[in-house]
Amino acid sequence: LNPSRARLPYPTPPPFPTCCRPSSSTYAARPRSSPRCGSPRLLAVRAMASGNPYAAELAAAKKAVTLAARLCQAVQQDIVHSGIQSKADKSPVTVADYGSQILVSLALKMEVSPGPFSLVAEEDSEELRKDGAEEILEEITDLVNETIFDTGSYNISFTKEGILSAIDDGKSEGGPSGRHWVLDPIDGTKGFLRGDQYAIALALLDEGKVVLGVLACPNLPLSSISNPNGSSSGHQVGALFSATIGCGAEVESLDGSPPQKISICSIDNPVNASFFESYESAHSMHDLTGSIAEKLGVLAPPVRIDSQAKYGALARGDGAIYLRFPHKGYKEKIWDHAAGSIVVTEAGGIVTDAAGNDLDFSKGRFLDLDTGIIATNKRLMPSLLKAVQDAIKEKNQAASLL
Ligand SMILES: Nc1ncnc2c1ncn2[C@@H]1O[C@H](COP(=O)(O)O)[C@@H](O)[C@H]1OP(=O)(O)O
Ligand SMILES: [Mg+2]
Ligand SMILES: [Mg+2]
Ligand SMILES: [Mg+2]
Repeated sequence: LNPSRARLPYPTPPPFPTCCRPSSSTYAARPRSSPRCGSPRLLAVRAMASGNPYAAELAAAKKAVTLAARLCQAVQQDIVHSGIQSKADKSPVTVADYGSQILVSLALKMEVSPGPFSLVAEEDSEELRKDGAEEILEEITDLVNETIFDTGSYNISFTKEGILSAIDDGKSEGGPSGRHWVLDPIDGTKGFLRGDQYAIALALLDEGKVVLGVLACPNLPLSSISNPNGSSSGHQVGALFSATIGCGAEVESLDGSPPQKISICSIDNPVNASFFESYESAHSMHDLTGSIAEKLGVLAPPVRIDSQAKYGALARGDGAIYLRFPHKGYKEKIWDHAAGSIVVTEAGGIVTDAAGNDLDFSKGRFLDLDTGIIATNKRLMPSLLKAVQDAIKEKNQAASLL
């Protein structure tokens, strides 16, 4: 981080002993400003008025990812100086992944009515509790406190112990009963480090089903990326996608323009289709996706972008298909697809595994699926599924000959 960010430019309020929960008198203080959603009581009233049973949770989720996006944007600007930890699986994790997770957890706890709180999130505090991690822990603490202060979100400050404990709020196992928030604090960390696309992806599971999802994509243009010259919203960057079950999907700017309904493209001829896939060939088999596209008759080259921004772009019709085929042995996590998949399905699309089965988010932290995830509109899905199955069979036959 930029050294100027390492020290707080304001007097630090008294630390709270364990986690983010301050003493009861301070906790009673409401957010100083609440640009998106207002108090939980107001949210509940709005929820009843809108007929959306999850309206309060949706507003809280939008506020949470918008706050986290502010932190991520600040860190991405300073990225060359920021700390990068390597996790046990060798994937990168930055101060922003941790900071984002803490802010989302904080905002949800502050905005959603009291009751059981369960969060299934990607990061945990294990690496930060090791010897040698003191400096990065201090950086995260400063970064989180500074973002809370700068945005005027809450009258709260974290201690280092509070930071560790807040990260571990995300250790829930999820499952088929009750409500669970599902969070990827930075989806597409490699894109984030490159200065490219990433998303803060947050969903809510209720009785094992995804009922709500929000995707903050700070680097995604607000208008279509398939037609960069013909946009009405100019060059505005930063898109917030959202969807609630049965209520459709929307996009709005990250700085608060009114939401607009979105829908998936209606293309039925694959010749006119384009497809999204991972930028990283280590995340998805580009040879297999190329063969699927060829069998289907897609002419356009793949559009490679990082993160669940692909689901958002697909949902608003920037492209027609999303293909994801991780290498053998990779286990998909629920936080990599929960928010994105509801944005696509509520925009009128379908998301399945390679065998055509719906994704099942009720099995804990992982998805138990037949290799590969595909998404498209209802018209293209039957021919896409056939192309997928033919391409997989061909790849397996070729492998068995080796
Ligand atoms: N080896 C891997 N194979 C597939 N996906 C991976 C792998 N390592 C990390 N990921 C996750 O894939 C997603 C990014 O996919 P894409 O390449 O399509 O952007 C991210 O969720 C990323 O995790 P993370 O959230 O840590 O960035
Ligand atoms: Mg990661
Ligand atoms: Mg991810
Ligand atoms: Mg992540």
